[in-house]
Amino acid sequence: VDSGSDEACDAPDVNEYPPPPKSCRLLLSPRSSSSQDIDDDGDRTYGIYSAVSIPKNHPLTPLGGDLVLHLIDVSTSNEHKTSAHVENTVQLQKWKKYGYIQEAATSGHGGNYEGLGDIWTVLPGISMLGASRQQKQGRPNIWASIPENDEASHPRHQSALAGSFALHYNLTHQVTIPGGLEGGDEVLVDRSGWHRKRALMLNSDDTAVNDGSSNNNSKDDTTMSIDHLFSHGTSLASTFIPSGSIVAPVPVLPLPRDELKFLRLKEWKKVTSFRKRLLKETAGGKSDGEGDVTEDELPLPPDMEWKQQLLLNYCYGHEQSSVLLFPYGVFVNYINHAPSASESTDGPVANVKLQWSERLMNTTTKLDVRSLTPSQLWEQSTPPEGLILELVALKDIKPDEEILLDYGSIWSEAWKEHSDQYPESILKLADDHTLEKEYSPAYIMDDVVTNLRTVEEQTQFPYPENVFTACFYRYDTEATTKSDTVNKGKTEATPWKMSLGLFDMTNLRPCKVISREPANDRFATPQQLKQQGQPPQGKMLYTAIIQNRPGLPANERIPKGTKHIVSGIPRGAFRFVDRPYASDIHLDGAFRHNIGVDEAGIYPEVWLDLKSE
Ligand SMILES: C[S@@+](CC[C@H](N)C(=O)[O-])C[C@H]1O[C@@H](n2cnc3c(N)ncnc32)[C@H](O)[C@@H]1O
Repeated sequence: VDSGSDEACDAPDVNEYPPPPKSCRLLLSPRSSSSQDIDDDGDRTYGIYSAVSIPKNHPLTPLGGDLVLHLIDVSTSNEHKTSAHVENTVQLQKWKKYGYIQEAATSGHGGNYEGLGDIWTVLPGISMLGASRQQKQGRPNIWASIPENDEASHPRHQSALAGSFALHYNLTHQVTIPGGLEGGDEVLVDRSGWHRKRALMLNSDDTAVNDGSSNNNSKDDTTMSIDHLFSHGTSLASTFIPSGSIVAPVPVLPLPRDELKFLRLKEWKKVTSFRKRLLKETAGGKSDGEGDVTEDELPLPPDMEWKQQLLLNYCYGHEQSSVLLFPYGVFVNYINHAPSASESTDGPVANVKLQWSERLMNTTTKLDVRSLTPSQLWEQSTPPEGLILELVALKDIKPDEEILLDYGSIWSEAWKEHSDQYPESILKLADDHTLEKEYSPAYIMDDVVTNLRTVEEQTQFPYPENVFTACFYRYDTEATTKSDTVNKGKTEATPWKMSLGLFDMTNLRPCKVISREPANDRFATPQQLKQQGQPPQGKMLYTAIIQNRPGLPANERIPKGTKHIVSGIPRGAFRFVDRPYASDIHLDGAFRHNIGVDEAGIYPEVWLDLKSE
């Protein structure tokens, strides 16, 4: 990532792999082997290093943050699902085990209401690339904000693009370490929830929380000399980019195409019973078990089709291969398609191409997984980290010029077919998403509804069906015994309190607003309110029944049968949330297609397992 200076980088020769331009802010570089045991959920061979000093509270990437993708109803246990489905997420589970993806319910980046099953969050860029440092060894030195959420001016009624791109984006990371990062320091991400745990501890009476400034936070094993970084690393983007130079490294994780096929939790239940019935019928009369089919070999019920996770649209793929490659370099997932300059076009043309980064791949002694067949790839015990592509400029790219990649002819045809069919393609919606029904995204409701309606008012003036109200609130079983909580039988009442870390998405719970009161004495003058430190007239406070959200730890769960009422909640602590399966990414007609790299010549022959002879 560039420091923001307009200084032109020297035009390098791609084959000689010159060092990155000195204006670079962040570099991706092989880590020293001594620092590779930091991350106990899987070490990282490569790390992100700061090339400059970045003060505390400053963003790592001043131009913005990365996007956030959610995997919907990922099956991980037999609790509600078939064993076949479990087998189908083996690689994704490996990604999760090694800290490449996180559970939405606990990661604090939202998305946990997108489905009714397990939702996993994919955070490409800094969050996936960086090594993580666990609390016992020190502290992470960055912290991620809550991402922004909108449909990028492509509402479902108007655009063929609706539902085909991430609705959450701009997840930015800020430096949290006292004194800031110095040039050569490694960026250590917070995969263990260190910052969240700390906020919780500060919120309780425990004031003796070590802020990390004096604990075992030695930088020795993670800091590298700037000279070493510039000779071994690759910058994570640039401003003026001369033709032939490396625009950005693109680490990729391989994934079998099948793992992005999914069904909603409810649909899975139907499939399970349908398949069980089929299995009984086909097994009838057989005694030796030979030739028996397993459940996952059986078809879906006739009226059902596989859905594809949105992640597919962000993966590189080849029509003749079951291997998908998910790029997780900083900002690379934002790169849009444009045709190659050779195709006659009036519009913008592709200005970058993909190639393997022999420079970074050669620095590790690890097995080059490009020589493995897809099934050998999936047998690896860890997700292969050392696969790194790079984007190379096909022409001089000026500051502010959009970086564009040719997604290939197969993608272009698929997109043309989809957009030509629009709006029929989008109109082919699930029953609960028909356009006749009113749909208003949650983030718009948050913008336009100043005063929330009570449950009673909603019977007359309901909100659109796609949303519900939620509130940032921390419930602790202990809190119910505290003096400010009125406990009448099974009804508890307590005032709302602001606390450090409260606005973390993990604290967002469904709630029902039961009353609304002016925050102030309506006869007080503005001066009196100012003197008393009260909010201006017109502000409302709410009383609401707080509910549990799925996935809460036992100590945060309101016991069954207990009505937990909270008063004095400001409007700012409420959010409208899209109901499960309501946001655009769930539209049945939304475009799904991997980025085609068929013509880029990067897939080794051994991966082309779907090639017809
Ligand atoms: C890797 S993403 C690109 C980033 C995406 N625009 C975003 O903001 O998240 C690929 C998706 O972007 C959209 N896209 C990119 N280039 C496009 C183009 N030239 N025409 C139409 N859609 C495009 C499609 O939805 C595609 O599935």
